[in-house]
Amino acid sequence: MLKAKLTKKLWHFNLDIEFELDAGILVLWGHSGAGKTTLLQCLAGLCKPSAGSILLNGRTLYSSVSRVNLPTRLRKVGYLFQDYALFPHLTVKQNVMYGLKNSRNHRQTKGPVDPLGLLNSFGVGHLLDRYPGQLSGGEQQRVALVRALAVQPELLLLDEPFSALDKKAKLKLRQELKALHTLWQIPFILVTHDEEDAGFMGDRILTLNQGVAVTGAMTPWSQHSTRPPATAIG
Ligand SMILES: Nc1ncnc2c1ncn2[C@@H]1O[C@H](COP(=O)(O)OP(=O)(O)OP(=O)(O)O)[C@@H](O)[C@H]1O
Repeated sequence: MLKAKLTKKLWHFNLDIEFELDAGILVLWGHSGAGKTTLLQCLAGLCKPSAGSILLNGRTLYSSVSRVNLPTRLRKVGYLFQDYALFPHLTVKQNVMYGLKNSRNHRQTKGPVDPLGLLNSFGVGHLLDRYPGQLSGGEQQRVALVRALAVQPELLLLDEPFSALDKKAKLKLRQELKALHTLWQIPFILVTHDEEDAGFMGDRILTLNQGVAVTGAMTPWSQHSTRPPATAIG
């Protein structure tokens, strides 16, 4: 369970949001500049909110009152970026192991996650010694996903993960992420501008408009009378 209540003040922009999320897939929707990436970055510890609190399964990741601000590597939050964000000078294996080395989780537990097994199950186990520049976009995104999963995240953030992929690679990754969600049962937050991706992936939707959640409560996707309005697409 994720509980977030936070504000983030930037130059001409204020994010002000409160929401709870169980183990479903939440689609984060809104115009370009609405604050979607800012919200994900606050959850992941890549930027610090101005005030508020973030709790993940009862652990405080951030609290302005008790002055807690866990670094990213201790948060157990996986982040999949639009542009993969792999280290170009490291091999596939080194990219995945880099995330693990930085994770406290790796030192503390011997969990069921085997990164090499994960690479195999996502069809990229044979690419261990290749560099990101020697991989297709779909392969790079799979490696980035394995890197995010290797630390056994309790929350997975997906920031437009399909937008750099061709249609075939996107459909395959979409299916795999759905299957992964069923298996792992952790909350996912998906940022997308694509109605079809949102409809396929999402259980619930949260629409941001200029930093504020305009829908109020989150609504199961199936209960939406209409698809998100075209004007909401950035
Ligand atoms: N470092 C920063 N300093 C000041 N303003 C920023 C900074 N980063 C983002 N912003 C502003 O915050 C607002 C929200 O940006 P954000 O990237 O979160 O939007 P978004 O909804 O993810 O947009 P997109 O769909 O285009 O990726 C924008 O107005 C942006 O210009």
